[in-house]
Amino acid sequence: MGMDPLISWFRSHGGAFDDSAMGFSSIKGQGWGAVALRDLSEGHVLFTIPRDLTLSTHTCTLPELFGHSEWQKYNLHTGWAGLMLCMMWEEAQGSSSKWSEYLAFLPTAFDTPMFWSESDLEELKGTSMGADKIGRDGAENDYREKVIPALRSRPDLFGADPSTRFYSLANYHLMGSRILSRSFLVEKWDGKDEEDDTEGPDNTTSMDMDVDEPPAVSIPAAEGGTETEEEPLLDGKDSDSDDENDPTDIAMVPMADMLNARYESENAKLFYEQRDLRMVTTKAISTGEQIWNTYGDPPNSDLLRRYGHVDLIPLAEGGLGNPADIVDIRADIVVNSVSELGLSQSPQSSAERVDWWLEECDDDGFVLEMNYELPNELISFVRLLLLPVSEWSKIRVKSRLPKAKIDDKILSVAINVLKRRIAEYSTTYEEDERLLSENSVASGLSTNKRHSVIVRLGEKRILRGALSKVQERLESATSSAAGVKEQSKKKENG
Ligand SMILES: C[S@@+](CC[C@H](N)C(=O)[O-])C[C@H]1O[C@@H](n2cnc3c(N)ncnc32)[C@H](O)[C@@H]1O
Repeated sequence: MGMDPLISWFRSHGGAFDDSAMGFSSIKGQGWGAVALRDLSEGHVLFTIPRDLTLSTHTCTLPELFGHSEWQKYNLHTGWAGLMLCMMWEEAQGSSSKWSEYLAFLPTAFDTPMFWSESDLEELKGTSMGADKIGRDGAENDYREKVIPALRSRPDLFGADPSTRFYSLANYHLMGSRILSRSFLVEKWDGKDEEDDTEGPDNTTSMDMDVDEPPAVSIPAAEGGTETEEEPLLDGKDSDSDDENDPTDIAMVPMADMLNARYESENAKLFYEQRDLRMVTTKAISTGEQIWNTYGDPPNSDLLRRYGHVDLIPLAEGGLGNPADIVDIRADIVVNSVSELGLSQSPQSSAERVDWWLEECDDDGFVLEMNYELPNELISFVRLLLLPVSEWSKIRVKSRLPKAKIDDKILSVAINVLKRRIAEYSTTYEEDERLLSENSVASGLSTNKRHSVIVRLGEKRILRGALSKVQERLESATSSAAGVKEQSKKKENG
Protein backbone atom coordinates (compact mmCIF):
# COMPACT_ATOMS: atom_id res chain seq x y z
CA MET A 1 0.00 0.00 0.00
CA GLY A 2 1.49 3.35 -0.95
CA MET A 3 1.19 6.43 1.21
CA ASP A 4 -1.14 8.37 -1.08
CA PRO A 5 -4.38 7.36 0.72
CA LEU A 6 -2.91 8.56 4.03
CA ILE A 7 -1.85 11.88 2.51
CA SER A 8 -5.30 12.37 0.90
CA TRP A 9 -7.06 11.58 4.15
CA PHE A 10 -4.70 13.92 6.00
CA ARG A 11 -5.40 16.79 3.60
CA SER A 12 -9.14 16.21 3.55
CA HIS A 13 -9.14 16.62 7.34
CA GLY A 14 -7.36 19.95 7.35
CA GLY A 15 -3.74 18.80 7.33
CA ALA A 16 -1.26 20.60 5.05
CA PHE A 17 1.45 18.50 3.42
CA ASP A 18 4.26 19.86 1.24
CA ASP A 19 4.61 17.08 -1.32
CA SER A 20 7.20 19.03 -3.25
CA ALA A 21 9.50 18.79 -0.22
CA MET A 22 8.88 15.40 1.28
CA GLY A 23 7.91 11.91 0.20
CA PHE A 24 7.97 8.42 1.68
CA SER A 25 10.17 5.47 0.85
CA SER A 26 10.24 1.96 2.13
CA ILE A 27 13.63 1.70 3.84
CA LYS A 28 15.26 -1.67 4.52
CA GLY A 29 14.85 -2.64 8.17
CA GLN A 30 13.02 0.60 9.02
CA GLY A 31 9.57 0.31 7.46
CA TRP A 32 8.52 3.58 5.90
CA GLY A 33 10.73 6.62 6.21
CA ALA A 34 10.40 10.25 5.11
CA VAL A 35 12.78 11.49 2.43
CA ALA A 36 13.61 14.98 1.14
CA LEU A 37 12.50 15.37 -2.49
CA ARG A 38 14.60 18.50 -2.97
CA ASP A 39 17.21 20.47 -1.07
CA LEU A 40 15.53 21.96 1.99
CA SER A 41 16.70 24.80 4.16
CA GLU A 42 16.41 24.93 7.94
CA GLY A 43 13.00 26.10 9.14
CA HIS A 44 10.99 24.58 6.29
CA VAL A 45 7.49 23.47 7.30
CA LEU A 46 7.04 19.94 5.99
CA PHE A 47 3.50 19.42 7.19
CA THR A 48 0.96 20.88 9.57
CA ILE A 49 -1.47 18.87 11.69
CA PRO A 50 -4.59 20.48 13.14
CA ARG A 51 -4.76 19.69 16.84
CA ASP A 52 -8.18 18.12 16.41
CA LEU A 53 -6.70 15.55 14.03
CA THR A 54 -4.48 14.16 16.78
CA LEU A 55 -6.07 11.16 18.49
CA SER A 56 -6.21 11.43 22.27
CA THR A 57 -8.74 11.07 25.06
CA HIS A 58 -9.56 14.76 24.43
CA THR A 59 -10.31 14.46 20.73
CA CYS A 60 -12.02 11.05 20.77
CA THR A 61 -15.72 11.27 21.58
CA LEU A 62 -15.80 8.06 23.61
CA PRO A 63 -15.07 9.59 27.04
CA GLU A 64 -17.98 11.97 26.49
CA LEU A 65 -20.37 9.20 25.43
CA PHE A 66 -19.21 7.04 28.30
CA GLY A 67 -19.62 9.90 30.74
CA HIS A 68 -16.64 11.65 32.29
CA SER A 69 -17.48 10.62 35.83
CA GLU A 70 -17.90 6.98 34.81
CA TRP A 71 -14.61 7.26 32.91
CA GLN A 72 -12.95 8.21 36.18
CA LYS A 73 -14.86 5.59 38.12
CA TYR A 74 -13.31 2.89 35.93
CA ASN A 75 -9.93 4.57 36.32
CA LEU A 76 -9.61 5.23 32.61
CA HIS A 77 -8.21 8.69 33.25
CA THR A 78 -4.93 7.33 34.65
CA GLY A 79 -2.20 5.60 32.65
CA TRP A 80 -2.70 4.59 29.05
CA ALA A 81 -5.81 2.41 29.39
CA GLY A 82 -8.17 5.26 28.40
CA LEU A 83 -6.32 6.07 25.18
CA MET A 84 -6.00 2.38 24.36
CA LEU A 85 -9.74 1.95 24.79
CA CYS A 86 -10.37 5.04 22.64
CA MET A 87 -8.21 3.59 19.86
CA MET A 88 -10.00 0.24 20.01
CA TRP A 89 -13.34 2.02 19.96
CA GLU A 90 -12.40 4.20 17.00
CA GLU A 91 -11.26 1.12 15.11
CA ALA A 92 -14.58 -0.59 15.92
CA GLN A 93 -16.45 2.35 14.36
CA GLY A 94 -15.05 1.37 10.95
CA SER A 95 -15.33 3.97 8.23
CA SER A 96 -17.44 6.26 10.38
CA SER A 97 -14.40 7.01 12.54
CA LYS A 98 -12.58 10.20 11.65
CA TRP A 99 -9.32 8.25 12.01
CA SER A 100 -10.26 5.09 10.11
CA GLU A 101 -7.77 5.67 7.26
CA TYR A 102 -5.08 6.61 9.74
CA LEU A 103 -5.69 3.54 11.91
CA ALA A 104 -5.51 1.35 8.81
CA PHE A 105 -1.93 2.59 8.30
CA LEU A 106 -0.70 1.72 11.77
CA PRO A 107 1.50 -1.37 12.16
CA THR A 108 -0.15 -4.62 13.17
CA ALA A 109 3.04 -6.39 14.24
CA PHE A 110 6.04 -5.33 16.31
CA ASP A 111 9.59 -6.52 16.85
CA THR A 112 9.48 -5.45 20.50
CA PRO A 113 10.20 -7.99 23.28
CA MET A 114 6.56 -7.62 24.36
CA PHE A 115 5.77 -10.10 21.58
CA TRP A 116 8.80 -12.38 21.84
CA SER A 117 8.83 -16.09 22.59
CA GLU A 118 10.33 -17.30 25.88
CA SER A 119 13.41 -18.55 24.06
CA ASP A 120 14.02 -15.18 22.42
CA LEU A 121 13.54 -13.45 25.78
CA GLU A 122 16.23 -15.74 27.23
CA GLU A 123 18.68 -14.00 24.90
CA LEU A 124 18.19 -10.80 26.88
CA LYS A 125 19.35 -12.43 30.12
CA GLY A 126 21.70 -10.12 31.99
CA THR A 127 20.67 -7.00 30.05
CA SER A 128 18.91 -3.99 31.55
CA MET A 129 15.65 -5.26 30.09
CA GLY A 130 14.05 -7.47 32.71
CA ALA A 131 10.47 -8.75 32.41
CA ASP A 132 9.35 -5.92 34.69
CA LYS A 133 10.50 -3.42 32.07
CA ILE A 134 8.66 -5.10 29.24
CA GLY A 135 5.42 -4.48 31.11
CA ARG A 136 3.25 -7.27 29.77
CA ASP A 137 1.80 -8.16 33.16
CA GLY A 138 0.99 -4.54 33.99
CA ALA A 139 -0.91 -4.19 30.72
CA GLU A 140 -2.85 -7.38 31.32
CA ASN A 141 -3.81 -6.26 34.82
CA ASP A 142 -5.12 -2.99 33.44
CA TYR A 143 -7.06 -4.81 30.78
CA ARG A 144 -8.72 -7.06 33.38
CA GLU A 145 -9.24 -4.44 36.05
CA LYS A 146 -10.17 -1.34 34.08
CA VAL A 147 -11.07 -2.19 30.52
CA ILE A 148 -13.17 -5.36 30.85
CA PRO A 149 -15.44 -3.87 33.56
CA ALA A 150 -15.86 -0.69 31.49
CA LEU A 151 -16.69 -2.71 28.36
CA ARG A 152 -19.25 -4.80 30.24
CA SER A 153 -20.91 -1.74 31.71
CA ARG A 154 -21.94 -0.36 28.31
CA PRO A 155 -23.18 -2.99 25.84
CA ASP A 156 -24.84 -0.13 23.96
CA LEU A 157 -21.38 1.26 23.15
CA PHE A 158 -19.24 -1.85 22.94
CA GLY A 159 -21.67 -4.62 21.96
CA ALA A 160 -22.86 -7.64 23.90
CA ASP A 161 -19.66 -9.66 23.65
CA PRO A 162 -17.01 -6.96 23.69
CA SER A 163 -13.88 -8.97 24.47
CA THR A 164 -13.84 -10.47 21.01
CA ARG A 165 -12.16 -8.89 18.00
CA PHE A 166 -11.82 -5.13 18.44
CA TYR A 167 -11.70 -5.28 22.21
CA SER A 168 -9.57 -8.40 22.66
CA LEU A 169 -6.51 -8.53 24.88
CA ALA A 170 -4.39 -9.01 21.76
CA ASN A 171 -5.77 -5.82 20.27
CA TYR A 172 -5.20 -4.05 23.58
CA HIS A 173 -1.52 -5.03 23.48
CA LEU A 174 -1.34 -3.86 19.89
CA MET A 175 -2.72 -0.43 20.81
CA GLY A 176 -0.28 -0.23 23.74
CA SER A 177 2.63 -0.90 21.42
CA ARG A 178 1.37 1.65 18.91
CA ILE A 179 1.27 4.24 21.69
CA LEU A 180 4.68 3.21 23.02
CA SER A 181 6.36 3.53 19.63
CA ARG A 182 4.40 6.35 17.99
CA SER A 183 2.68 8.66 20.47
CA PHE A 184 3.66 12.21 21.33
CA LEU A 185 3.23 14.28 24.43
CA VAL A 186 1.04 17.10 23.14
CA GLU A 187 0.47 19.57 25.89
CA LYS A 188 -2.50 21.89 25.93
CA TRP A 189 -1.89 25.32 24.45
CA ASP A 190 -1.06 27.61 27.35
CA GLY A 191 -2.12 30.82 25.60
CA LYS A 192 1.42 32.17 25.19
CA ASP A 193 2.64 33.76 22.00
CA GLU A 194 -0.67 34.27 20.27
CA GLU A 195 0.84 35.95 17.17
CA ASP A 196 2.79 32.86 16.35
CA ASP A 197 -0.06 31.38 14.55
CA THR A 198 -0.33 34.18 12.07
CA GLU A 199 3.30 34.19 11.00
CA GLY A 200 4.74 32.60 7.92
CA PRO A 201 6.16 29.14 7.54
CA ASP A 202 9.75 30.08 8.18
CA ASN A 203 8.73 31.60 11.43
CA THR A 204 11.65 31.57 13.80
CA THR A 205 9.65 32.90 16.74
CA SER A 206 7.90 29.60 17.16
CA MET A 207 11.19 27.76 16.95
CA ASP A 208 12.76 30.03 19.55
CA MET A 209 9.75 29.59 21.73
CA ASP A 210 10.07 25.87 21.54
CA VAL A 211 13.74 25.74 22.29
CA ASP A 212 13.10 26.38 25.98
CA GLU A 213 10.06 24.21 26.25
CA PRO A 214 10.27 20.62 25.25
CA PRO A 215 9.19 20.46 21.64
CA ALA A 216 6.55 17.88 20.93
CA VAL A 217 9.27 15.34 20.42
CA SER A 218 7.90 11.92 20.03
CA ILE A 219 7.04 9.52 22.65
CA PRO A 220 5.98 10.37 26.14
CA ALA A 221 8.55 8.08 27.65
CA ALA A 222 11.36 9.82 25.79
CA GLU A 223 10.25 13.22 26.92
CA GLY A 224 9.46 12.39 30.50
CA GLY A 225 13.05 12.66 31.58
CA THR A 226 12.43 9.71 33.85
CA GLU A 227 12.21 6.06 33.10
CA THR A 228 8.56 5.80 32.32
CA GLU A 229 8.24 2.16 31.56
CA GLU A 230 5.08 1.02 30.00
CA GLU A 231 4.05 -0.74 33.17
CA PRO A 232 3.82 2.19 35.58
CA LEU A 233 2.01 4.23 32.99
CA LEU A 234 -0.33 1.46 32.12
CA ASP A 235 -1.28 0.59 35.62
CA GLY A 236 -1.65 4.25 36.34
CA LYS A 237 0.16 4.20 39.64
CA ASP A 238 1.01 7.65 40.82
CA SER A 239 4.71 7.49 40.14
CA ASP A 240 6.76 10.65 39.63
CA SER A 241 6.67 10.13 35.91
CA ASP A 242 2.89 10.21 35.93
CA ASP A 243 2.97 13.47 37.80
CA GLU A 244 5.19 14.95 35.13
CA ASN A 245 3.28 13.62 32.16
CA ASP A 246 -0.45 14.06 32.26
CA PRO A 247 -1.62 10.87 30.52
CA THR A 248 -4.41 12.80 28.85
CA ASP A 249 -1.73 14.75 26.93
CA ILE A 250 -0.56 11.61 25.20
CA ALA A 251 -1.72 11.69 21.61
CA MET A 252 -1.33 9.82 18.37
CA VAL A 253 -0.20 12.36 15.79
CA PRO A 254 -0.92 11.29 12.21
CA MET A 255 1.93 11.96 9.73
CA ALA A 256 4.34 13.04 12.48
CA ASP A 257 4.57 9.40 13.48
CA MET A 258 5.89 8.45 10.04
CA LEU A 259 9.37 9.80 10.76
CA ASN A 260 12.15 7.50 11.85
CA ALA A 261 14.98 8.45 14.20
CA ARG A 262 18.66 7.63 14.62
CA TYR A 263 21.23 8.68 17.23
CA GLU A 264 22.02 12.41 16.85
CA SER A 265 20.60 12.48 13.33
CA GLU A 266 17.60 14.69 13.99
CA ASN A 267 16.95 17.18 11.21
CA ALA A 268 13.23 17.84 11.79
CA LYS A 269 11.10 18.34 14.84
CA LEU A 270 7.47 18.79 15.75
CA PHE A 271 6.58 22.21 17.14
CA TYR A 272 3.42 23.21 18.97
CA GLU A 273 1.28 26.07 17.82
CA GLN A 274 -2.03 27.26 19.10
CA ARG A 275 -4.25 25.42 16.65
CA ASP A 276 -1.89 23.03 15.01
CA LEU A 277 1.41 21.19 15.21
CA ARG A 278 4.10 21.69 12.60
CA MET A 279 6.90 19.44 11.47
CA VAL A 280 9.77 21.80 10.73
CA THR A 281 13.29 21.07 9.47
CA THR A 282 15.93 21.92 12.08
CA LYS A 283 18.84 21.64 9.60
CA ALA A 284 19.35 21.95 5.89
CA ILE A 285 18.56 18.60 4.25
CA SER A 286 19.78 17.52 0.80
CA THR A 287 17.70 15.81 -1.85
CA GLY A 288 17.31 12.11 -1.15
CA GLU A 289 18.36 12.29 2.50
CA GLN A 290 16.15 10.78 5.16
CA ILE A 291 14.16 13.20 7.31
CA TRP A 292 14.74 12.15 10.90
CA ASN A 293 12.82 13.06 14.02
CA THR A 294 14.36 12.33 17.44
CA TYR A 295 13.16 9.76 19.95
CA GLY A 296 15.44 11.29 22.59
CA ASP A 297 18.50 9.15 21.74
CA PRO A 298 17.89 6.34 24.21
CA PRO A 299 20.22 3.36 24.71
CA ASN A 300 19.67 0.29 22.54
CA SER A 301 17.91 -1.59 25.36
CA ASP A 302 15.24 1.13 25.43
CA LEU A 303 15.05 1.46 21.66
CA LEU A 304 14.40 -2.25 21.41
CA ARG A 305 11.83 -2.23 24.19
CA ARG A 306 9.82 0.71 22.88
CA TYR A 307 10.35 0.63 19.12
CA GLY A 308 11.73 -2.78 18.24
CA HIS A 309 14.94 -1.60 16.61
CA VAL A 310 18.50 -0.70 17.66
CA ASP A 311 20.97 1.95 16.51
CA LEU A 312 24.32 0.87 15.12
CA ILE A 313 26.57 3.73 14.22
CA PRO A 314 30.37 4.03 14.08
CA LEU A 315 31.83 4.55 17.56
CA ALA A 316 34.77 6.80 18.45
CA GLU A 317 36.71 3.78 19.75
CA GLY A 318 36.00 1.75 16.61
CA GLY A 319 33.27 -0.74 15.78
CA LEU A 320 29.57 -0.12 15.65
CA GLY A 321 27.18 0.58 18.50
CA ASN A 322 24.97 3.14 20.17
CA PRO A 323 26.94 5.89 21.96
CA ALA A 324 23.95 6.39 24.27
CA ASP A 325 24.19 2.84 25.61
CA ILE A 326 24.24 2.31 29.35
CA VAL A 327 24.44 -0.59 31.72
CA ASP A 328 22.65 -0.99 35.06
CA ILE A 329 24.38 -2.34 38.13
CA ARG A 330 22.12 -3.37 40.97
CA ALA A 331 23.14 -2.36 44.48
CA ASP A 332 22.94 -5.96 45.70
CA ILE A 333 25.86 -6.92 43.44
CA VAL A 334 27.92 -4.27 45.21
CA VAL A 335 26.87 -5.52 48.66
CA ASN A 336 27.79 -9.08 47.69
CA SER A 337 31.17 -8.01 46.35
CA VAL A 338 32.03 -6.16 49.52
CA SER A 339 31.14 -9.16 51.61
CA GLU A 340 32.97 -11.61 49.31
CA LEU A 341 36.12 -9.57 49.72
CA GLY A 342 35.65 -9.70 53.49
CA LEU A 343 35.35 -5.93 53.68
CA SER A 344 31.90 -5.49 55.17
CA GLN A 345 31.72 -4.48 58.77
CA SER A 346 29.05 -7.15 59.48
CA PRO A 347 26.05 -8.45 57.52
CA GLN A 348 23.74 -6.67 59.90
CA SER A 349 25.62 -3.42 59.55
CA SER A 350 25.54 -3.65 55.73
CA ALA A 351 21.76 -4.13 55.78
CA GLU A 352 21.38 -1.11 58.03
CA ARG A 353 23.53 1.01 55.73
CA VAL A 354 21.70 -0.12 52.62
CA ASP A 355 18.36 0.79 54.20
CA TRP A 356 19.73 4.21 55.12
CA TRP A 357 21.09 4.70 51.58
CA LEU A 358 17.71 3.84 50.07
CA GLU A 359 16.01 6.32 52.36
CA GLU A 360 18.51 9.03 51.53
CA CYS A 361 18.60 8.70 47.77
CA ASP A 362 16.15 6.03 46.68
CA ASP A 363 18.61 4.52 44.19
CA ASP A 364 18.94 0.77 44.27
CA GLY A 365 21.13 0.69 41.21
CA PHE A 366 23.85 2.54 39.35
CA VAL A 367 24.25 3.41 35.72
CA LEU A 368 27.49 3.12 33.76
CA GLU A 369 27.81 5.05 30.52
CA MET A 370 30.03 4.94 27.47
CA ASN A 371 32.66 7.13 29.15
CA TYR A 372 33.59 4.03 31.20
CA GLU A 373 33.76 6.09 34.41
CA LEU A 374 32.53 4.70 37.71
CA PRO A 375 29.48 6.76 38.67
CA ASN A 376 29.97 8.92 41.76
CA GLU A 377 26.95 7.33 43.43
CA LEU A 378 28.54 3.91 43.09
CA ILE A 379 31.79 5.11 44.66
CA SER A 380 29.88 6.79 47.46
CA PHE A 381 27.85 3.63 48.06
CA VAL A 382 30.96 1.43 48.25
CA ARG A 383 32.53 3.86 50.70
CA LEU A 384 29.41 3.72 52.80
CA LEU A 385 29.68 -0.05 53.04
CA LEU A 386 33.38 0.13 53.95
CA LEU A 387 33.18 2.86 56.59
CA PRO A 388 34.38 2.01 60.08
CA VAL A 389 31.52 1.98 62.59
CA SER A 390 32.46 5.29 64.19
CA GLU A 391 32.40 7.14 60.86
CA TRP A 392 29.20 5.48 59.81
CA SER A 393 27.52 6.80 62.96
CA LYS A 394 28.77 10.28 62.13
CA ILE A 395 27.51 10.48 58.57
CA ARG A 396 24.24 8.96 59.61
CA VAL A 397 23.68 11.73 62.10
CA LYS A 398 24.65 14.35 59.53
CA SER A 399 22.47 12.67 56.95
CA ARG A 400 25.16 13.16 54.33
CA LEU A 401 26.32 10.59 51.77
CA PRO A 402 30.03 9.69 51.84
CA LYS A 403 32.19 11.65 49.38
CA ALA A 404 32.85 9.91 46.08
CA LYS A 405 36.58 9.52 46.72
CA ILE A 406 38.46 6.63 45.17
CA ASP A 407 41.09 4.56 46.94
CA ASP A 408 42.62 1.12 46.36
CA LYS A 409 40.00 -0.71 48.36
CA ILE A 410 37.24 0.91 46.37
CA LEU A 411 38.98 0.02 43.13
CA SER A 412 39.25 -3.62 44.24
CA VAL A 413 35.55 -3.69 45.07
CA ALA A 414 34.74 -2.08 41.72
CA ILE A 415 36.73 -4.77 39.89
CA ASN A 416 34.81 -7.47 41.71
CA VAL A 417 31.49 -5.74 41.00
CA LEU A 418 32.21 -5.39 37.28
CA LYS A 419 33.31 -9.01 37.00
CA ARG A 420 30.16 -10.19 38.76
CA ARG A 421 28.03 -8.04 36.51
CA ILE A 422 29.76 -9.40 33.39
CA ALA A 423 29.09 -12.94 34.64
CA GLU A 424 25.33 -12.29 34.60
CA TYR A 425 25.19 -12.70 30.83
CA SER A 426 25.10 -16.21 29.51
CA THR A 427 27.56 -15.46 26.72
CA THR A 428 30.93 -13.73 26.60
CA TYR A 429 31.81 -10.58 24.70
CA GLU A 430 33.87 -12.59 22.22
CA GLU A 431 31.04 -15.05 21.61
CA ASP A 432 28.66 -12.19 20.90
CA GLU A 433 31.12 -10.56 18.55
CA ARG A 434 31.47 -13.82 16.69
CA LEU A 435 27.71 -14.24 16.47
CA LEU A 436 27.35 -10.87 14.84
CA SER A 437 30.21 -11.18 12.42
CA GLU A 438 29.40 -14.72 11.32
CA ASN A 439 25.84 -13.82 11.04
CA SER A 440 26.08 -10.53 9.27
CA VAL A 441 25.20 -12.00 5.91
CA ALA A 442 25.18 -15.73 5.85
CA SER A 443 24.26 -17.68 8.94
CA GLY A 444 20.92 -16.02 9.58
CA LEU A 445 20.32 -15.06 13.20
CA SER A 446 16.66 -14.07 13.57
CA THR A 447 15.97 -10.34 13.94
CA ASN A 448 15.14 -10.79 17.63
CA LYS A 449 18.33 -12.73 18.34
CA ARG A 450 20.43 -10.26 16.42
CA HIS A 451 18.90 -7.36 18.34
CA SER A 452 19.52 -9.15 21.64
CA VAL A 453 23.17 -9.72 20.77
CA ILE A 454 23.58 -6.05 19.86
CA VAL A 455 22.02 -4.94 23.16
CA ARG A 456 24.19 -7.37 25.15
CA LEU A 457 27.33 -6.43 23.32
CA GLY A 458 26.71 -2.72 23.89
CA GLU A 459 26.37 -3.29 27.63
CA LYS A 460 29.40 -5.57 27.79
CA ARG A 461 31.48 -3.04 25.88
CA ILE A 462 30.85 -0.55 28.68
CA LEU A 463 31.57 -3.10 31.41
CA ARG A 464 34.83 -4.14 29.74
CA GLY A 465 35.86 -0.54 29.21
CA ALA A 466 35.12 0.33 32.81
CA LEU A 467 36.90 -2.78 34.07
CA SER A 468 40.11 -2.08 32.17
CA LYS A 469 40.07 1.54 33.29
CA VAL A 470 39.68 0.53 36.95
CA GLN A 471 42.32 -2.20 36.65
CA GLU A 472 44.81 0.23 35.12
CA ARG A 473 44.14 2.70 37.86
CA LEU A 474 44.67 0.13 40.58
CA GLU A 475 47.88 -1.11 38.96
CA SER A 476 49.31 2.36 38.64
CA ALA A 477 48.30 3.14 42.24
CA THR A 478 50.00 -0.02 43.49
CA SER A 479 53.13 0.50 41.41
CA SER A 480 53.50 4.11 42.51
CA ALA A 481 52.96 3.03 46.13
CA ALA A 482 55.65 0.40 45.62
CA GLY A 483 57.88 3.07 44.10
CA VAL A 484 57.43 5.31 47.12
CA LYS A 485 58.24 2.43 49.46
CA GLU A 486 61.34 1.59 47.46
CA GLN A 487 62.51 5.17 47.58
CA SER A 488 62.00 5.56 51.30
CA LYS A 489 63.87 2.29 51.84
CA LYS A 490 66.77 3.66 49.79
CA LYS A 491 66.69 6.85 51.83
CA GLU A 492 66.75 4.88 55.06
CA ASN A 493 69.67 2.85 53.84
CA GLY A 494 71.66 5.62 52.48
C1 LIG B 1 7.27 6.51 14.77
S1 LIG B 1 7.38 5.10 13.77
C2 LIG B 1 8.19 5.66 12.33
C3 LIG B 1 7.52 5.18 11.05
C4 LIG B 1 7.69 3.72 10.72
N1 LIG B 1 8.95 3.46 10.07
C5 LIG B 1 6.54 3.22 9.85
O1 LIG B 1 6.80 2.58 8.82
O2 LIG B 1 5.39 3.43 10.21
C6 LIG B 1 8.58 4.23 14.70
C7 LIG B 1 8.99 2.88 14.14
O3 LIG B 1 9.81 3.05 13.00
C8 LIG B 1 10.88 2.11 12.99
N2 LIG B 1 12.14 2.86 13.06
C9 LIG B 1 12.30 4.16 13.38
N3 LIG B 1 13.60 4.52 13.32
C10 LIG B 1 14.29 3.41 12.94
C11 LIG B 1 15.67 3.11 12.72
N4 LIG B 1 16.62 4.03 12.88
N5 LIG B 1 15.99 1.85 12.36
C12 LIG B 1 15.05 0.89 12.22
N6 LIG B 1 13.73 1.10 12.41
C13 LIG B 1 13.35 2.35 12.79
C14 LIG B 1 10.68 1.24 14.21
O4 LIG B 1 9.98 0.09 13.81
C15 LIG B 1 9.80 2.08 15.12
O5 LIG B 1 8.97 1.33 15.97
